[in-house]
Amino acid sequence: MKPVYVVLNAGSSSLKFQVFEASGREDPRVVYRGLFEGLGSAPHFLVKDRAGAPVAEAHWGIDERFGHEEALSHLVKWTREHRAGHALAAVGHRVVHGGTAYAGPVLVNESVLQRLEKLEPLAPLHQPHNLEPIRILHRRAPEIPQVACFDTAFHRNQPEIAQLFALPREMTRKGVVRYGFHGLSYEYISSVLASYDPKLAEGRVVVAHLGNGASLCAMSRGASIASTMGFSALDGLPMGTRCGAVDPGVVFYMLRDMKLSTEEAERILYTKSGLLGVSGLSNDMRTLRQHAPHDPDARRAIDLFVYRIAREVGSMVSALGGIDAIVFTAGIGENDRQTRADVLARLAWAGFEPDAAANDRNDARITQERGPAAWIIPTNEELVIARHVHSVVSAGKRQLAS
Ligand SMILES: Nc1ncnc2c1ncn2[C@@H]1O[C@H](COP(=O)(O)OP(=O)(O)O)[C@@H](O)[C@H]1O
Ligand SMILES: CC(=O)OP(=O)(O)O
Ligand SMILES: [Mg+2]
Repeated sequence: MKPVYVVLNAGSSSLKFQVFEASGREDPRVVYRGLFEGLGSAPHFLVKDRAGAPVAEAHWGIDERFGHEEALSHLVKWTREHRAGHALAAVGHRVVHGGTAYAGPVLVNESVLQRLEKLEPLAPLHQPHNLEPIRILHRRAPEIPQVACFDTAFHRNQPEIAQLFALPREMTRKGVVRYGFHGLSYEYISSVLASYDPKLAEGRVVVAHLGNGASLCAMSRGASIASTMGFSALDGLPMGTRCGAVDPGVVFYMLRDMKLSTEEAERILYTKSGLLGVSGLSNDMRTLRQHAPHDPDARRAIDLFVYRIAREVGSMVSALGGIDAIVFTAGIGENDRQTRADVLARLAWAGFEPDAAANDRNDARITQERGPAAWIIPTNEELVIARHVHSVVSAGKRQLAS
């Protein structure tokens, strides 16, 4: 029986997973990779083997009740049917918020779980879905090591000033600071920069993680020095259903003048805003692209998304003191040519000279030789998690042996 790691990555609209063979000193080797996407709207399940050949697929049509919980049950059933020759050695989880306590991966136990549960209100679209499978497995099979890997960890070494809000010191001391998210994705990108161009790993790079959640990270020599996301996963860019940065005065207006409850206001900012809120149609860029030619609201939602990305890139460039490259990643960044083209057009001031044909072909490099470069780099949060699982589990074994 070959030992395998299962990695779970619950996003706001998706549940991604990969099964890895735990192999000695090399990177864990993928066996299956799959995802549920469109959770809460039109779910779709797809699994591929390591060669990229589809091995399972299912559609559910429009079903708002099919969410993360249903996806997890379906996945458990599927893995039971496909575990021949494999022994589960450990499970790795993406956990969006690690708060001030966790700046690196951690082996989960009861007290870790309790600490992480306290952070649920700071990431209501993610943290509960991240913790639920951990809790279930911890109850049913406590002997299986589980490793939590945090979206916030990669940003914890940012300069202090980048993490500060201009709030009273007592609040800062209580942990009301800018954490930043999508750190597992940024960590992956950082780990492969040199393989695209050695200069990237040494340079000033803005990474644009544009998925259903979206943020930018300013990377200097591969380390995060600033990010658009803050205390919660609401800040920064507009997203599929989240508002991104709004004047906090809007929240008081919602509560005091519109007389919304805290829960109603939270629901609007997390689940009714962003691309969905502005278009009144969908959080999915594919749907908006189809409607944009004849639907001005769909057009406006996309235009605002692009405008905000370009403006925030300006802020990241300022934090970096210049820019050598921009990297596009995640669902929209990897797949939506027009978003990339429109963002780059707005960044002409920084010297970007797009290569339209390369962008249309989804090539890795999508700019001319001159000026700063733009790259498309597919992210792989699950591989970063598998690497962490491997090192945490191996360190545990070494400790037991000594
Ligand atoms: N082929 C595509 N063209 C344009 N946009 C796409 C495409 N595929 C996915 N997307 C966009 O990517 C989003 C999902 O991104 P992803 O990074 O997988 O999300 P999550 O934040 O749930 O992890 C979808 O909601 C959609 O807007
Ligand atoms: C933190 C976050 O927004 O994650 P996702 O993009 O997976 O929703
Ligand atoms: Mg994601």
